[in-house]
Amino acid sequence: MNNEPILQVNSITRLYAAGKGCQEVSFDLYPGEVLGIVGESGSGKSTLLNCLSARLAPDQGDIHYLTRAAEWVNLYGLSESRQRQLQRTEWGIVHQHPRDGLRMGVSAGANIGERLMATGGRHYGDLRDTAQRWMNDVELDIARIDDKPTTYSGGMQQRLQIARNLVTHPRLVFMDEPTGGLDVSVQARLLDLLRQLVTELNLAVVIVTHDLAVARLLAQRLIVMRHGRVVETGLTDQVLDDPQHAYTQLLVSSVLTS
Ligand SMILES: Nc1ncnc2c1ncn2[C@@H]1O[C@H](COP(=O)(O)OP(=O)(O)OP(=O)(O)O)[C@@H](O)[C@H]1O
Repeated sequence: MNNEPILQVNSITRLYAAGKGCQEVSFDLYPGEVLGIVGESGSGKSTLLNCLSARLAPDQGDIHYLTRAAEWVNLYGLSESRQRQLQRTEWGIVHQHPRDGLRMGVSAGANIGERLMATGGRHYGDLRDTAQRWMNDVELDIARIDDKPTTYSGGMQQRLQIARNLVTHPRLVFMDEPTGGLDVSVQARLLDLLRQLVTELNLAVVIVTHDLAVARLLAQRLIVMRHGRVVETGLTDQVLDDPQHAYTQLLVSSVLTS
């Protein structure tokens, strides 16, 4: 792992009401590291993720990001257009529901090619070749490149959303319950694929999940949230095998007994 972080999060707070949102969250994320944010429903995971990915301005605190050009930027000191540019080029955002991350009205190939165009790709043949390669990588049938995502199954849509995000070789990927709405067998294959891609591309990832099995499989480090606050943080195996905080113990034991 690299010595310099890619993301520095300092005391981020965004509250909708007392205990609702996220409060005073701080951590560093390193290149190639997968950080899991876990906690029960309503603990503030998505609020935090939205703040990290420049989609929701925090009330307090700041976030610094190291760009591809090796320049530290203060995320909420940037213009909205620069934030959007980072989202389109240097980052990926994988939503729980593929329809939130795909353009359902255009073909699968266009969904992938469009992201490449945002980073300067222009040649139609190249865009199509790359789209095909990525469909292949995420195990989608390239014969369906001209079909719209509406004709795909939920698992296929999620694979397409992943291809759309990764085609630009992002440095940092935010994932919100990426296997959430899928059947267990589809989930398992998708998790395998994600694990493989994260390693191959040396991605830094922040992944929100309420599923500790998903966290165990993908994340090296965990942040456990409750009522908007971080109650425990540490290496995934340590946190899940030897939880220190009573809430984490409950979270882990409720999985074991369910
Ligand atoms: N736009 C909003 N307006 C008011 N309250 C909100 C808003 N968004 C979230 N909240 C509240 O903030 C709290 C944290 O929500 P958040 O979605 O971040 O939790 P979560 O841990 O991601 O939950 P889930 O796993 O169910 O998505 C919840 O009590 C939620 O009802």
